[in-house]
Amino acid sequence: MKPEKIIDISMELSGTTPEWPGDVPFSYELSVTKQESGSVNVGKLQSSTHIGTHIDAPFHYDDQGLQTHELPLDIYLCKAQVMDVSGLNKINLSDLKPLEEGVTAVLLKTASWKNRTAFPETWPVFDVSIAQWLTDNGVNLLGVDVPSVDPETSKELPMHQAMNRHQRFILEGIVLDDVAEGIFRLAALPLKIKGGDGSPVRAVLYS
Ligand SMILES: N[C@@H](CC(=O)c1ccccc1NC=O)C(=O)O
Ligand SMILES: [Zn+2]
Ligand SMILES: [Zn+2]
Repeated sequence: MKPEKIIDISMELSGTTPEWPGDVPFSYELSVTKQESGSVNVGKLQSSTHIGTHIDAPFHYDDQGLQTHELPLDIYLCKAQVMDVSGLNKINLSDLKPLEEGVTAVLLKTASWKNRTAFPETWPVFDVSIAQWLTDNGVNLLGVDVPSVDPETSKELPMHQAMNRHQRFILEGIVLDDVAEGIFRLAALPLKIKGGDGSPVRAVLYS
């Protein structure tokens, strides 16, 4: 069946995509050109797994956690609800919207990362009680439009750890600037990286 409409909520990956400070930037170049090989261009990638629009495997914050190749795919192919929580420094439980039937991913639109060519100096804090709420409501996946569900300088990673305790999954760096609140199908499948701690994804909303 052909989707009626597809909304791309992914960041573009290039040498100017801002990496986490100190982390390995994204790079793509041809290792062989068509000129050289006589037949094909062949590309070569190097990147942090936590670049642009990406998922965290629990192994990112838990040595015993699931690795990228082990992630259940139904988590990332599901019914999603976009909630507008823009204009807040902290997102509390009371800022969330009533959940619609059958939703298993909540995508929070903070609209705080305007310039995607630079790593943001700051972004809103997500209260850890959200992890419990997701669990109580049968929501498996939390998506955010910022680089991380915890602040840049956090070492304890309270929100990542709360999500892990509740066996909830994390999608980061989505682009929701042009998306209104509503219900969509979501596809954001990770690459099957053996032993991985995460993966960039092509995230789309469709109906
Ligand atoms: N938690 C962030 C990434 C992160 O914290 C990070 C990424 C690369 C290098 C260092 C990092 N954090 C820590 O000191 C994320 O999930 O994308
Ligand atoms: Zn990440
Ligand atoms: Zn993360």
